[in-house]
Amino acid sequence: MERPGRLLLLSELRVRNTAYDVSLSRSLLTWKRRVSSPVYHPFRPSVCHSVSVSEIISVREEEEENGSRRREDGSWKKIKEREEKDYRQAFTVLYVERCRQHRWRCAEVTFTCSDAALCQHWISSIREQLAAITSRPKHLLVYINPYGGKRQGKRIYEQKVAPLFALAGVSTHVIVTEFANHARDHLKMEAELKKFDGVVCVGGDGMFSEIIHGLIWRTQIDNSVDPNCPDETLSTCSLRIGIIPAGSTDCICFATVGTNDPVTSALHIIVGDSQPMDVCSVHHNNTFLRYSVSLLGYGFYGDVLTDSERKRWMGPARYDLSGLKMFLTHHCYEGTVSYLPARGIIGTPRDAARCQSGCVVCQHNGRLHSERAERYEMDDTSDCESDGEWRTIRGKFLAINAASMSCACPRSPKGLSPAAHLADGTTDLILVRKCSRFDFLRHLLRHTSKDDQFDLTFVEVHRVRRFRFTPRHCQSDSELELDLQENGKHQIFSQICRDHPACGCAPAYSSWNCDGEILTHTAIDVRAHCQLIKLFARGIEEPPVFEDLTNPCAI
Ligand SMILES: CCCCCCCCCCCCC/C=C/[C@@H](O)[C@H](COP(=O)(O)O)NC(=O)CCCCCCCCCCCCCCC
Ligand SMILES: Nc1ncnc2c1ncn2[C@@H]1O[C@H](COP(=O)(O)OP(=O)(O)O)[C@@H](O)[C@H]1O
Ligand SMILES: [Ca+2]
Repeated sequence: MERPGRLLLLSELRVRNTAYDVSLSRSLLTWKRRVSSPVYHPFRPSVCHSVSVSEIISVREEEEENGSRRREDGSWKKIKEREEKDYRQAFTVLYVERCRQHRWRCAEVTFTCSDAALCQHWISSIREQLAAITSRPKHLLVYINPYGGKRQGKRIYEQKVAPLFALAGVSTHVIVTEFANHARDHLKMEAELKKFDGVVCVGGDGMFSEIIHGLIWRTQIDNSVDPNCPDETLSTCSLRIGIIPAGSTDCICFATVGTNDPVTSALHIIVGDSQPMDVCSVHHNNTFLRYSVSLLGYGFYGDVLTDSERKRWMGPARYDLSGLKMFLTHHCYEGTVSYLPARGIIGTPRDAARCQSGCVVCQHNGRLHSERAERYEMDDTSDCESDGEWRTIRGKFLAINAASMSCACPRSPKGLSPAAHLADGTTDLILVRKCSRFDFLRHLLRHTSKDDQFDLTFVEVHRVRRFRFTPRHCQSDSELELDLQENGKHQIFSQICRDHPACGCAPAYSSWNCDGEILTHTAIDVRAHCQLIKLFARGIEEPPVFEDLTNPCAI
């Protein structure tokens, strides 16, 4: 918490008929109980509270009528005789309160004052401070997918989110989608983006994917950037995106906020948080296919998604059933992965440290990335690939995954790549080679425990800027010839496997799961674009462990 700084106001006000010294600075609102007895009383509630001005949602003047004051729920409360004499004027401050597991709630405190002018002065001073926060959105464009997750999107928005936006004075234009890609196409072609300070997506990862496709595409066209060229430096999107979770996996919300809770997300939007995020572009033969921010998975996760689409009626449980089915099917896939390792950055996929709010790894690598981009622009003889060498791996894999962020979600609270960063310009390429069902289960189970899912002989992980994948059936004759020369024996075995599926690695074709959407091509070229979009989030906050010494109440 920030230091209080110069005080703008200091008055004696009352909270529930007890006298408090209340102060307001540019950064803090503090109320401290006036000490009548210096003796410590263990059963008395806390005597000093302080709230960061940046976390005040709004201030409300309390109405008074016939000796009664309106309560939050609209009912009227009789003002006590004692109170009535001097302390009839009141205002309520609504602010963010942190609860367990990264949840935020809207708390409130009502201050009563002895004179109307003082009360008005307090209200206008707090409102002035709030108005000075330029990062808060005033007008939002909201898209609701009524069919995401358990089909509760509309209800969640109307009951939990809209009332908070109204309290905070945020105006909205709400569109309930009528068909798949409605939101994407509206953003691409119709939406008057200049009118808004941000876009809100009510739904799951698939719906979020629609939003970023619309926004990124529109931004490139407006800036004359060709989205089909994989080597182009993409223009960053200026509008921030808020996610109100109402989907099946909701991993983008979970990994950027720390929880899947609509109220918490709404409050992060209201206070105007900003979290940059990497986006991977996916191309096939110089043709744009899709963008990805969470998981790009071929093999296991591709098959789980393909199978689960037929079970959409089951809701989020479809993934568990398809997961079990695909685990038992145990298909492996042959192909070639080549990648460009990320050089000069801080951090590796095996780090114990996690990407958190104000992450220094993201800040450092983000700076490095923009400095490099500037150098490349000045010297157009070099290209983005000249600072690293491509490495190639051929083999049989159960899964090939690229996680641009941790992909933490309720199913796996640490995610597919626990040390991945939201905004470092890289993606973690995870290769799970052919292994027994038992070993694959050990790997999967480690996503749900403290054990390291990469600490297994058949799993490797690389932090990369770019990678390509070609399934064996798409390899050219010369590549296949090279394979044969490199590993003749292996090829003979693979032929045997193909002829005898019972050996447990029947070759099959999988598809790519790209943030929950199935890609139409299997041979792909993927490139990470550093901090291309921004979310109304702040990354995961470290839970407070001990007393905050900078809190003025603690001094
Ligand atoms: C045995 C327990 C194993 C647990 C393994 C959990 C790993 C979970 C990693 C999840 C990464 C999620 C990445 C996000 C993907 C989403 O973009 C995307 C779309 O989300 P949306 O529907 O909200 O729009 N979601 C997905 O693709 C869903 C992936 C879910 C995979 C679940 C896999 C469950 C595996 C169960 C195996 C059971 C084996 C049991 C053997 C006795
Ligand atoms: N009105 C609609 N009707 C049908 N499908 C829609 C509609 N709006 C969005 N979609 C699509 O629904 C899919 C799933 O949405 P999502 O919100 O991610 O839910 P879930 O997490 O359950 O998959 C996405 O592919 C999205 O494009
Ligand atoms: Ca990243």
